[in-house]
Amino acid sequence: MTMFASVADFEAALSSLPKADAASIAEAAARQASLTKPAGSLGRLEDLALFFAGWQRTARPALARGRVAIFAGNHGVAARGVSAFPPEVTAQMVANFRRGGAAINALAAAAGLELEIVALELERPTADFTQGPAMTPEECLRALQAGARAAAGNIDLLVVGEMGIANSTAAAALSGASYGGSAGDWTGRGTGVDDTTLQRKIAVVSEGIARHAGHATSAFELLRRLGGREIAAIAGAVLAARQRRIPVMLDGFIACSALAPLARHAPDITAHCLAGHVSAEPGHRRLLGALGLSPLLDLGMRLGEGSGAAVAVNLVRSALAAHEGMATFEEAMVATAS
Ligand SMILES: Cc1cc2ncn([C@H]3O[C@H](COP(=O)(O)O)[C@@H](O)[C@H]3O)c2cc1C
Ligand SMILES: O=C(O)c1cccnc1
Repeated sequence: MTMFASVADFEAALSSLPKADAASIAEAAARQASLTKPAGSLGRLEDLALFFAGWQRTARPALARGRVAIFAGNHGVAARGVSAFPPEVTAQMVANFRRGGAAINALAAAAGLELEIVALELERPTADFTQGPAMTPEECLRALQAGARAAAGNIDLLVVGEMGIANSTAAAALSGASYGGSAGDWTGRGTGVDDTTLQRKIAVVSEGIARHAGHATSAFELLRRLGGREIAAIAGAVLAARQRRIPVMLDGFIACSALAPLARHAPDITAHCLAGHVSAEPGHRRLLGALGLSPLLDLGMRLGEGSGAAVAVNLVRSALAAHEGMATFEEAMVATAS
């Protein structure tokens, strides 16, 4: 069955979000309380173990199979000169991902993750959103469906990444249209644009938000008007993963921007999501705040591709290893707190 065959399908999925299993969380918390350490001493590693317990519905969660899905799309707004790089780089980087030469290839391997590369109609950039909607409803649905397909299969964790020259412009517009604030609040240097280009980029983001204000009332309309194919695919992947209770590790500003329109209407969409890191793109910290997510890492990364999220998966592995492998006070014959 195709997920997101229609807009109504997408909206139905967004309005019926499965919850984590409270009984498994309680059971996992009881196990943590019995392990040979002062209560709470593993800090957020303990939270991570409970998070996985709730979504896997077991007190002893495991990460046997994790996948990075990296979505690539091209953007009409690139023609406005908002990136430091030309749009051909999107397809060139997809070829690099396939050959194994990109940062995400190395980082996914280091974190023990499989990598799926999904190139979305690269030869047909979206429309420039300052002129009209970036995508037709059909184009946006196709991207959502591609995202859902990448979340299929027997996986324990989905890491979402993106590649698309000029997509930090789309991410800023989508975030601003979803949460308000000025274009300058959401717009950063992306691949490293100079001061003149940054000013132009802010103007373009502002134009885009103004162009669609009043029309972009639903999550779907926001996504299709201001997003891009790879961004819509991430939204589809995250929503499809939720229906199957698969946890998601989010990456940087662009990956997280896919959730802005969804969370605006259904704030609980982030409940199965972890924020792998906070990127150096200034809008990301603001967006994580709006999404109610606290990043696991703050490494000054600003690459995308799922790179920061892949690094954070190593923390999940540590969290689950401690939760699974430690002895209890009773097993180890260690005295408990008095
Ligand atoms: C070689 C290269 C590899 C990348 N990998 C991710 N991005 C990142 O940069 C782009 C967003 O920045 P902007 O909006 O300024 O174009 C996206 O493709 C993002 O994934 C890359 C960018 C480049 C140049
Ligand atoms: O936050 C990110 O993921 C990011 C920032 C700049 C460029 N590409 C990605």
